[in-house]
Amino acid sequence: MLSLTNVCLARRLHFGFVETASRSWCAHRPQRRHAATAAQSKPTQSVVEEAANVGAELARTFKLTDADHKRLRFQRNIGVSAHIDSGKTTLTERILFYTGRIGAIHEVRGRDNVGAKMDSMELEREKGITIQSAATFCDWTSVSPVTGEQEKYAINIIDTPGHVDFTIEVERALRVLDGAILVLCAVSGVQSQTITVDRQMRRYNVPRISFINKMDRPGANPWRVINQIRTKLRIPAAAVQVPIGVEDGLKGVVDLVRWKALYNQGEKGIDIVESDEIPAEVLELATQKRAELIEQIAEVDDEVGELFLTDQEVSNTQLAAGIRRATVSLKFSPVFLGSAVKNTAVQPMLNGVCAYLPNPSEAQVVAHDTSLPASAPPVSLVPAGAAPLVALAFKLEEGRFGQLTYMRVYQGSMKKGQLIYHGRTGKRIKVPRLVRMHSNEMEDINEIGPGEICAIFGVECASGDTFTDGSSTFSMTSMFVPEPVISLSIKPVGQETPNFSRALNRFQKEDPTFKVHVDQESKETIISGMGELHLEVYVERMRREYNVACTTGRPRVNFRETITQRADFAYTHKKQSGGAGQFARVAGYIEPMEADPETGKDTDFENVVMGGTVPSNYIPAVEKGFYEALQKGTLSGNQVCGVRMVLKDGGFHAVDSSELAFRLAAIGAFREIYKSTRPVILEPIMTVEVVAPVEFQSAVIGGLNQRRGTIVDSEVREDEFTAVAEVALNDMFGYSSQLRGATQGKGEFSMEYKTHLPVLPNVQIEIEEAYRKTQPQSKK
Ligand SMILES: Nc1nc2c(ncn2[C@@H]2O[C@H](COP(=O)(O)OP(=O)(O)OP(=O)(O)O)[C@@H](O)[C@H]2O)c(=O)[nH]1
Repeated sequence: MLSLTNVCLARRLHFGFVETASRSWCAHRPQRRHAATAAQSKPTQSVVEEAANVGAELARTFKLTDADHKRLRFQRNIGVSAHIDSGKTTLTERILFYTGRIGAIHEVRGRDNVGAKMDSMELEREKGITIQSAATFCDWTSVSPVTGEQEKYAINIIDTPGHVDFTIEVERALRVLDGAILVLCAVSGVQSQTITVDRQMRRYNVPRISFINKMDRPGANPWRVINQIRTKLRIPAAAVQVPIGVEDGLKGVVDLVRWKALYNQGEKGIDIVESDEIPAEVLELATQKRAELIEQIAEVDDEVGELFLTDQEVSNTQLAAGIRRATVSLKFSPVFLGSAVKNTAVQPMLNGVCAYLPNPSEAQVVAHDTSLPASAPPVSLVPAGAAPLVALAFKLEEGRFGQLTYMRVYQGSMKKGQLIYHGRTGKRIKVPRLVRMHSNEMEDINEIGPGEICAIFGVECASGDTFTDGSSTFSMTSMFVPEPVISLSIKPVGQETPNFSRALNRFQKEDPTFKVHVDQESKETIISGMGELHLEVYVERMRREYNVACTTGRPRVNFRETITQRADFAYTHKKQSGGAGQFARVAGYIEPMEADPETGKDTDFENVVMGGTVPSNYIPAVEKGFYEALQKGTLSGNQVCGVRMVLKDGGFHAVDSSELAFRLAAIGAFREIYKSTRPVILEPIMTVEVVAPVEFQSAVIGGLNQRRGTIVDSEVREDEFTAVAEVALNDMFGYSSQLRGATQGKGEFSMEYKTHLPVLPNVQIEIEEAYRKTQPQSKK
């Protein structure tokens, strides 16, 4: 597991800007795509220096003005992430209500049938789950724990789905956020999906505060949850509040930093009443927990550490400043408590967002200069309003008024009517309409500055694309996109209409974890995604939004293939009889490759040809052939992963060589030596977490064992237990009805992709045989 203190300098985004002769940020041209080469990890000294110069010049030219500082200081971009059903949407609904964004609170699956504001999709409201992350903007006047003054903040909140099938939405949100609220249930504590979102937050270095929700539930135990945060998530954490009253009697919290008792009063707890008097029944606990908080901060913050070691009093303002420094530098997570549904202690948590989470200028954002070799280290961007515009399209949505593109501006400003450039294609676009999103409603604005999030209309792009003002070009990489694990065939009922492919195209553009292809053998359209629910939601959206009812085949697991050892190749592709000839020779090796922990990329092509034995204009064709060969492994016809091809040598013919010949040579070389790499078939392994009443424990464990699951963790609480197991996805079909039967409908489970592992040898033989039978030569 990554250490939180090991904060890598490179922050979440990688851009690049094209260097012009004078570095005047003025040449507009499409981005140069870096070839994926292994050389990326080995920059030369001069490349390192060049990148450093670019960064230094950018910082020198565009200094933050007082106006920049003022705006950034009171800006927060935060996400709300958690395990499914922890209360993220309920919490966000309160935040919107208290910040005056909505006039009334509607519950998720509430009796009024309105549904929560952030669950704007009809399906979300019906199912009571969040499918798409929604962005919303609100203002909040917070009391600073450092100065005691009131300060007005502008906050962008992204409510993200908890269900693992929609994990890409969480990735997308974290990539553009500066801080997050990690919501935990006071009874269930750290759950499997909490660990997943924690991993995602680490991947993008997002500081977080924790909110232990559901403090009103019987069995709520925040201290056990804090312990789990420390041990299971390995983040130094301590409460910054203690609860006043327990379970049903929860009345408010003691703010351990400002040393005040806080109570919610008025309708829906709208007013926060502060008192200097700490109730007698919690005074001892509060004193002890404040001491614990200071001790924890002293371990991760030098200034508080110094006071602590020299036995000096740590003042409230020193403590607040220490918590802020430790949180922003990812060394600590302050823990807030409350109950969203009972409208208790949500506002103090919101004050914590303003007090302890970073503003956009504190998040280090880096860029790759694409005019330098791909190995060049990234360069820090400057969040100055006057700097050249850099904006990232992080989410697309087909709205009532056409395509809506969510953007985060990192540098410079964007105005309505301004011309912006699409980094990848170089296309020029006029910003027709600029809006701030409030779930599915919007507010027109004329300009947005660095650190802000907005949405624009009428822009053709894919999610992850970069936009500039034309004075520089940028390229973004490395959003972690997991490979789909499950597929099913889909067919419209009756005649196929253009809406069928229109819908599939749009869904693919919006969601990189949703893929569509036509199976060459069966000619069926196959959709692939992250789970049954993920695909079910798209099938349902086809019907509702595109009026295309579909039938689907049985869900199938996405197997993959990989190699286990290196093999050398030397292959000649030759066709010289009749017509134009073809000649290409390639030599080198293929070897196993581990996935990049940041991007998930696990295939690579490296060119180390010396002396032009393969002319440079044919290298991209060899690379293309290699990636084409990976599409279909010869064992089972599934995608091959975890492979690097290194091209060392080759040969060409002045007349007969062509791109086609080199592409076919790469495919031929790969197929010829594939068997000597001892390839294996991999299957997706899932982490399955089951929560059920204790009396069903043995039935649940028995059921998981029956499915060849390995129990990796279990915990028994007062009346319920949690079991965590690793089970092959192929063995999980029909589990929900089995669990329902075994627990009288009282058990719940969540499942998320963990890894791909080799199938058992006998299963491999079966899959290989079945595949061989479908191949043309074996049919003869
Ligand atoms: N007892 C109690 N229940 C709560 C609290 N907050 C939320 N809930 C309930 O927990 C359930 C899930 O709440 P949601 O807000 O939909 O949770 P979520 O995390 O947004 O769910 P997904 O988006 O589907 O992951 C709902 O039935 C809520 O009413 C709380 O503070 N106390």
